Amino acid sequence: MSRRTPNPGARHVIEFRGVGKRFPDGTVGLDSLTLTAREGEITVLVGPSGCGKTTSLRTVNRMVEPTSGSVHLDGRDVAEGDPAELRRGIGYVIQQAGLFPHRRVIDNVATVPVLQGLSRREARARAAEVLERVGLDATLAQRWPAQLSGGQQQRVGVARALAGDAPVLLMDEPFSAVDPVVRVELQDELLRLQADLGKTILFVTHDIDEAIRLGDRVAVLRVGGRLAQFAPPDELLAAPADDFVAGFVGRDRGYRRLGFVPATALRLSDLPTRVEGPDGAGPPGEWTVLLDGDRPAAWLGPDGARHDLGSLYVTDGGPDGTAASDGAGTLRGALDATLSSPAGRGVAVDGEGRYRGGVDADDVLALLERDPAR
Ligand SMILES: Nc1ncnc2c1ncn2[C@@H]1O[C@H](COP(=O)(O)OP(=O)(O)OP(=O)(O)O)[C@@H](O)[C@H]1O
Repeated sequence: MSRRTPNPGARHVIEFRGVGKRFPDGTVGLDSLTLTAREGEITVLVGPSGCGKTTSLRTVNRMVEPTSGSVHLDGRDVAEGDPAELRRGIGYVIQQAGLFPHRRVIDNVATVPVLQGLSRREARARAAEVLERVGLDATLAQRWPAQLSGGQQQRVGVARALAGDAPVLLMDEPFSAVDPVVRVELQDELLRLQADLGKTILFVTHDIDEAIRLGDRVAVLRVGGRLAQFAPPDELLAAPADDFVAGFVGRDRGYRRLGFVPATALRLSDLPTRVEGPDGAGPPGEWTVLLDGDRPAAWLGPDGARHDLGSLYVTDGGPDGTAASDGAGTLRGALDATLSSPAGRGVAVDGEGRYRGGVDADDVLALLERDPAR
């Protein structure tokens, strides 16, 4: 996955300063949480059920008031001022979208612009723009929320949070109610939007894969509302602070971390290729890439039978500079291409899907040997 360049000098937009929350029944939801979310970054809060993720998020928009410490937004203590005004300046997306069931999609999205003082007409125009931005067809705008799929509802939820044009977004398990395929689509969409919009996002999930995929920085919390580690995802995978974090990030963390190791030194090899067409040529005798124009279409086995390409190694990002796919330009992508190919050699393409060359397992292994984090 190609990632945005971290900006160590970025402003601290959201700051938790020793935030604690003890509920009236004595339950400790948060125990002295200190962390910062930087401008233009996705900061993820992850951890097991009940560790205080939602509680921390809600202290930012004052749906929960801390019992100790303070939360600062743009340097101001959120406890000062009017909570309703505070919330209008913060986009908020929750699980199962939380749409108003009796408002059409367009009016759900227009809610905050109307509260911000736009006329209904202007607010609807703004809503239509944002719906398009999150990839929803204009024909869906007049539907009721119940007439949408779960994935579409989540997109509307994201659109509604973006419509107010707030620089800060709070997202609480926004994609957890949809199936895994749609979930990855929504994650991709968020990364694409974020590359464009550069919001400051605080994102809650219990799914470590989602955290690693989306987060510029990831805070792992443990039950009792205590921070176990706060680090960029590659650091979390390479050097978990303790056994709890190591257990939480999972047993295959070494492999997953390869998704953050650039394969810039990887040499692409030449593969035998043949252009698809009725040229009547016989079996090639060795594994050959069949090209459709300048794009790989299939492997031709030594006996001439067609085989699936396996996963392609994408050498760099997509045309808009965002991640073209998981593993683009990384050792994980290169290794996966070699392991999933029927030919034992992977096929490399550029961000536009054009054939670039082959990936040999030996070359990938040689780079793995040199990986400093091993
Ligand atoms: N209003 C409340 N009164 C008492 N305890 C509460 C209240 N709200 C949350 N808690 C408790 O605070 C702790 C943290 O809850 P929180 O919802 O923040 O966890 P979470 O990490 O978001 O969990 P999940 O992943 O299950 O949503 C839990 O033990 C929870 O039971």
